Amino acid sequence: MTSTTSTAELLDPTSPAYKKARRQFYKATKNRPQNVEQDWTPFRAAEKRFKARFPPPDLSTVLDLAQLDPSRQQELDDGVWRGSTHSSTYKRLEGASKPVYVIPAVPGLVILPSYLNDEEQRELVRWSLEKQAREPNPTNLDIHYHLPDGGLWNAYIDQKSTREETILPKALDSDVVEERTTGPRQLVDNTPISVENYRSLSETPKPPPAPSATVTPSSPSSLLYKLRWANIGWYYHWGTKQYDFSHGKGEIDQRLRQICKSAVETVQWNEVYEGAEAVEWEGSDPEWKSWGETYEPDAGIVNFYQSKDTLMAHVDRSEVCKTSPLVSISLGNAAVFLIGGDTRDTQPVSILLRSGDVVIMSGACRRAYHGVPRILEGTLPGHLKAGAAGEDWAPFAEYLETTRINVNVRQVFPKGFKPPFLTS
Ligand SMILES: O=C(O)CCC(=O)C(=O)O
Ligand SMILES: [Fe+2]
Repeated sequence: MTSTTSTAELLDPTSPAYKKARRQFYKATKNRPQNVEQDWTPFRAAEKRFKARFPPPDLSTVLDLAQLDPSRQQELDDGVWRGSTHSSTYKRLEGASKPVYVIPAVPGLVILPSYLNDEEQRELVRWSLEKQAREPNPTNLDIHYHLPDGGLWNAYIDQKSTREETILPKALDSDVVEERTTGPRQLVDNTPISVENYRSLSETPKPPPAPSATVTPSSPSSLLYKLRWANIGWYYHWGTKQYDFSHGKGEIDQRLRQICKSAVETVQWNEVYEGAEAVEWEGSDPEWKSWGETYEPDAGIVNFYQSKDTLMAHVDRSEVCKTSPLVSISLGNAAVFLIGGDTRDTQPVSILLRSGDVVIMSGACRRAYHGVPRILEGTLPGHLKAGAAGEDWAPFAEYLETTRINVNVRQVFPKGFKPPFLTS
């Protein structure tokens, strides 16, 4: 799709853009073996359906809770893509001060639509780009490039009206290089961590990732669109999909901590869990009863998605706390989020996540398969567009036109826990 093709055209079977996508689809699939689809797990089949450029996916099975909120009407109208509120069974919790929903088919999953207001969304977008995608946080780019000291975003802004300085690949001055690009996150099968094995897992070798030999010198403005993730808190080693505790504990920003803690406190956990039998809680008192005091975020990823990026089905099982809340904040363009069960054989529920929505994965669904098969282009809400805030917002708005940001915050260790092998 070119940037001049609107989403509306793409969804209209009489438009030239639709006909072109159809021609391309027939050409690309003409030699595809018959019956491949029969081998797909229900999760894989759903991913394929939503990823497809043609036919454009039908979102009528995707739960779109924004439709229950009259104040989001404009956002829905502007964005064209729409889900529905009839597909999955959801329940609104009664006691909360803000709208909070659960989906009984996925025990432990909680959705807080529009949890962040317009200004808070802009604040977190700025925070992600200016303060998180830079040292000391590891990013997908600094494996391969000598990123500027002040971070990629700040270099981009500083050099916008001047000549951009070239950012050099690390492979130029390293002997150890690897054939890997800045593409999507790699799938690695990792051992689920637990209180019993975290110590031995923490001793497995975690060699630093090798810079790719194939990347070329680039400008800040082009690298920006190749940014995929930045890690916060405990250092995450992507090669083994385990935390590398030897790096020590990175601080979690106080404002982010406050947002996540207050989201967890907003939820009436008794309404979520009372009577639910999906989790076998250890000990006599279920853990959720004390999340108000014990929930403490200590790690996370800021994900940056461009319109054609996807995140394949995976389970986040590197955290020792395997039931405590994972708080996931959506910003920018909307996306289809899938979440199923223990294996890819469970039919996933599909949910349309829009800017400002918060999802909490807790209890049994904390280790459920989930993924993001589709970024919904053209869904940037008005309050994130240029002109919605002061002049300095314009470059953020421009970047966001094709971007979705997800701030994915986890708790690795119980509150106050200090790994015994850490000396500092
Ligand atoms: O982007 C999202 O909504 C989910 C991201 C995610 O699952 C992850 O970072 O592990
Ligand atoms: Fe995840």
